Amino acid sequence: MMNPFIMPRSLITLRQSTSLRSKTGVSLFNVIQNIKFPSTITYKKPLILHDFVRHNSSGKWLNRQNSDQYTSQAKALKLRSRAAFKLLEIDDKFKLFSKKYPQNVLDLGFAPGAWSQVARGRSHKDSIILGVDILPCKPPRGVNAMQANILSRKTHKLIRFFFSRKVELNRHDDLHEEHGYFEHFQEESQLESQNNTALTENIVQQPIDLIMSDMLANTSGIATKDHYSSLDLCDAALIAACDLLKPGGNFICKFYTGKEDTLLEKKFKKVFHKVLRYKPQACRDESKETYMIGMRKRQNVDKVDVFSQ
Ligand SMILES: C[S@@+](CC[C@H](N)C(=O)[O-])C[C@H]1O[C@@H](n2cnc3c(N)ncnc32)[C@H](O)[C@@H]1O
Repeated sequence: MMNPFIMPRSLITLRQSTSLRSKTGVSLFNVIQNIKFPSTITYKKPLILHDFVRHNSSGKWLNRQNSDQYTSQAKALKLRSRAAFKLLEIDDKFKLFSKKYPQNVLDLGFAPGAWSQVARGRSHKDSIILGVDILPCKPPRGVNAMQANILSRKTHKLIRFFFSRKVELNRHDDLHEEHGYFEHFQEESQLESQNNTALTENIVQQPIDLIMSDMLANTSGIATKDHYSSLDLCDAALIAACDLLKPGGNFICKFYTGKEDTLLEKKFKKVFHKVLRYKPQACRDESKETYMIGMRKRQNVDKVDVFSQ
């Protein structure tokens, strides 16, 4: 009989860039060039004890041990947090990354950066990954980052501009320091409306292949409150999906379960052909977090319709 505590060795490839050049060296964006991917890391999947936990009186202790194993494996592999294993599981199941062609990936709530590391390692070497977080965080190698609030409309515009490669977002860092980076963005918008013929024609309207949102507001411990603040973040991420995701693109979105789950699912169904809920084993059993996966974005999504009940 197979020993339940010995998992077969599972291999993933994590590739690390060895060359990174930030155009300004300032924290807002790191523009990565000449990325090389030489190394392969093999890791042993953490032991999965969940089945055992359910039938054992010392379940809590075992569950904690289980969590610790994810944490220590993450440390050993230089992954920035145990959250990496959640995305690895999600990708094992839904195959969202591809090594065959470059993808544009948006990682919402990317700090401290474990999901971005996984995205970098599991996608094509020419994939572009942008992490957005309200907190300042130096992105992992091969990943671009923006410190911004996803609940702001301007952040959505800035993300579009980043991917459309219309502007070099980093070049006015003095301006950024003095006035905030949106000044720069407004300047570009004005310029665009003045010359809106050639300029706007080239804007990529829906440039992103995959949006991942692992965003989480500070939890209060009050289940209903946490549920609703989580849904606000989901809505903001879903708006980004409506606006920026290519038809056929995919979406991973964390949410705290509660009584409005069905409403969230309904919205997802208006945007995606296939919608599934999935709770990776790496999530703590006691946690209310789970993930909604939207597969294959529909053509011509009507945002107003998505958000009207
Ligand atoms: C659970 S952590 C994400 C972990 C990350 N996926 C990783 O693998 O390292 C949730 C993140 O969401 C970010 N967040 C919360 N509210 C946000 C908002 N309004 N805009 C952008 N990021 C937000 C938090 O700052 C936090 O870093």
